[in-house]
Amino acid sequence: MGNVPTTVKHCLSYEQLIQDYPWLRRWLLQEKEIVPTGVKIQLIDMLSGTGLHVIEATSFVSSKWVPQMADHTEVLRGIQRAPHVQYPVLTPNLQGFQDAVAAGATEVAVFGSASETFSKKNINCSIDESMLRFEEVINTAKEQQIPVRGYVSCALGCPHEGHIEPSKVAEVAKKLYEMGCYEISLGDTIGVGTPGSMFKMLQCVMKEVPADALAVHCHDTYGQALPNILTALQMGVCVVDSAVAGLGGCPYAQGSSGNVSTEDVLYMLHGMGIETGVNLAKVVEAGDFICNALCRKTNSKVAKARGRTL
Ligand SMILES: CC(C)(COP(=O)([O-])OP(=O)([O-])OC[C@H]1O[C@@H](n2cnc3c(N)ncnc32)[C@H](O)[C@@H]1OP(=O)([O-])[O-])[C@@H](O)C(=O)NCCC(=O)NCCSC(=O)C[C@@](C)(O)CC(=O)[O-]
Repeated sequence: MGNVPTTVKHCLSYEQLIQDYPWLRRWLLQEKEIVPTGVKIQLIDMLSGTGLHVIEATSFVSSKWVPQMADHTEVLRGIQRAPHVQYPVLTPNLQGFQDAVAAGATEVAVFGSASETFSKKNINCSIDESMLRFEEVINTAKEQQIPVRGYVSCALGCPHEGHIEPSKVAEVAKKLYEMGCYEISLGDTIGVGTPGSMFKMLQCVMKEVPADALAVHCHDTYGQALPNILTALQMGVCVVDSAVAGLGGCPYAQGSSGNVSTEDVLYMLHGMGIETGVNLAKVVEAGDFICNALCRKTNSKVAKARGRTL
């Protein structure tokens, strides 16, 4: 693994990292109580004012499968869209895509898996069937000039199948990329990855998909998210998904904790001398807001360590 790049060019790519990484949606999915629509909207509006550039706002999925996302249209229509901020949404199929566009979505994301079992549990179809559904979404999106991001879940392990071969992750990532996803986010859905497995998986995926089209999506179940992200940075990946206050997680990945917290990723990058243009204190403030609203404790160590200089 090379040294962490520090030249202006790489720093720019890190800024790209900062601009693209705060994926907000996920902290909602695992909340048992239905979070009021107004709270969701207020949080997104708070994050829109922090200097961040991408906030994944909601999911256009079946409300029977994920009741928490039933207010997707109200959320997307209710937020104050800030200039220079993207608000992508999840769409597992053409129905979701059409509903999302009707609600005003300007970017969508499809979400597949490198695990057959997880694919069935999460989106009720095989990996091959999901590719057919995603192809429909991507082709329709292309006609409407709507960018599509792709996720590969279970990239470092599956809650049902355990180890997942990096070659399988690479195969799914390649298919999504060749179909037209502009970026492929590789999800350590259950947070079991380590810098060693992250290195091996990225080495394999990068044979099929260029590093500048990759993102990493690290849950922090085993406390490995930040070292895994650092490993990815060292290998040229410049986009990282995270969640404010480290809340969230996939409801179909039992036992997985939330994503790495946006606050902790920011703190690490600032410590690496990377100018992000993001106001960490404002992100902490947004995390405080949502944790109070959910009566939850933050998972962010930075937020917990408050009182020292940020
Ligand atoms: C994908 C389906 C819908 C398939 O579910 P299905 O049952 O196979 O779909 P279906 O076509 O048989 O339709 C069943 C019902 O759902 C409706 N339906 C069909 N499509 C939609 C839609 N898009 N939006 C709203 N409703 C929809 C459809 O109209 C029908 O309604 P009914 O006739 O029963 O009243 C279901 O499995 C589903 O909604 N799954 C979503 C699960 C989910 O959101 N998981 C968490 C996402 S986060 C994640 O995956 C991990 C990630 C990305 O964060 C990264 C990581 O950590 O790895």
